[in-house]
Amino acid sequence: MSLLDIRGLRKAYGALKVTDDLDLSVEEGELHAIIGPNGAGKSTLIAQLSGQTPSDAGAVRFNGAEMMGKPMHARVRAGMSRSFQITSILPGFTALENVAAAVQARQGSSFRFFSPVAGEHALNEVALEMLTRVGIAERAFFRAGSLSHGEKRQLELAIALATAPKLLLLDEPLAGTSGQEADRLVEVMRSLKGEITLVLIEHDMDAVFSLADRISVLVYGRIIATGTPDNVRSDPRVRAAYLGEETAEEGA
Ligand SMILES: Nc1ncnc2c1ncn2[C@@H]1O[C@H](COP(=O)(O)OP(=O)(O)OP(=O)(O)O)[C@@H](O)[C@H]1O
Repeated sequence: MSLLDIRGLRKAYGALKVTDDLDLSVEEGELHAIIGPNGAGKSTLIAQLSGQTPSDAGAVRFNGAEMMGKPMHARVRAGMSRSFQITSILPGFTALENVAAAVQARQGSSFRFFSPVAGEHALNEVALEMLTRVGIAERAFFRAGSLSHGEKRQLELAIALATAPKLLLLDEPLAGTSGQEADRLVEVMRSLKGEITLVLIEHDMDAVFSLADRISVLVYGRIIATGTPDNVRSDPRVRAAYLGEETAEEGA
């Protein structure tokens, strides 16, 4: 059984069918990238999966449970987290405090057995571990607002990890990052592979093709192909609909 199984998912804005009878399966432990032209419906799909945008129809089975109609917090509690394109950082608080707040939101009641000081210490320890995972432990005591754009993205990732997700939905994590920052984020994503199931929407094709176990191609609200990076690169439907020019240039 797939960790995430989407059947017949739909969302329309007036006459515009943004996701249109969309089927997709994501296997446990894989990094599954979703690519497609601008306006294909990628961000809408992520918003539907996270519960931010209500769906018109379809079924979303996650870890054996139906998620359709469930609010965002219920999906997060079930192990489905979303990061990026959502401003979740409190700029006046330190990086550590930002992550500690997310850890507490998840485990709140388990810390009530500690004294206030010991509880805070335990929380900070877990939060520091998350910051270490994403490579910004040395920024723990910096105000989040003072971090670089790339570091903020790493912090957002640490906040998402603090909810202990089984599945992490990443919506354009590399958008607006510079070369070195992007490289660092790619390595963080690579380090999460196998441990957390990842659904990645990203325009940076080098990153997608180097990271993904499987890629699905979304065009006009439908998945037209799913396969390994090599399969997808050579799929004539994908070349025609989307990658045509890029792959033709590569071959030239
Ligand atoms: N709230 C909304 N109301 C009306 N139309 C919307 C809304 N949200 C998205 N759309 C439209 O749905 C279509 C798909 O948008 P979406 O942002 O999901 O595409 P995308 O594949 O993520 O695009 P991009 O790669 O440019 O980010 C677009 O035509 C967009 O204008």
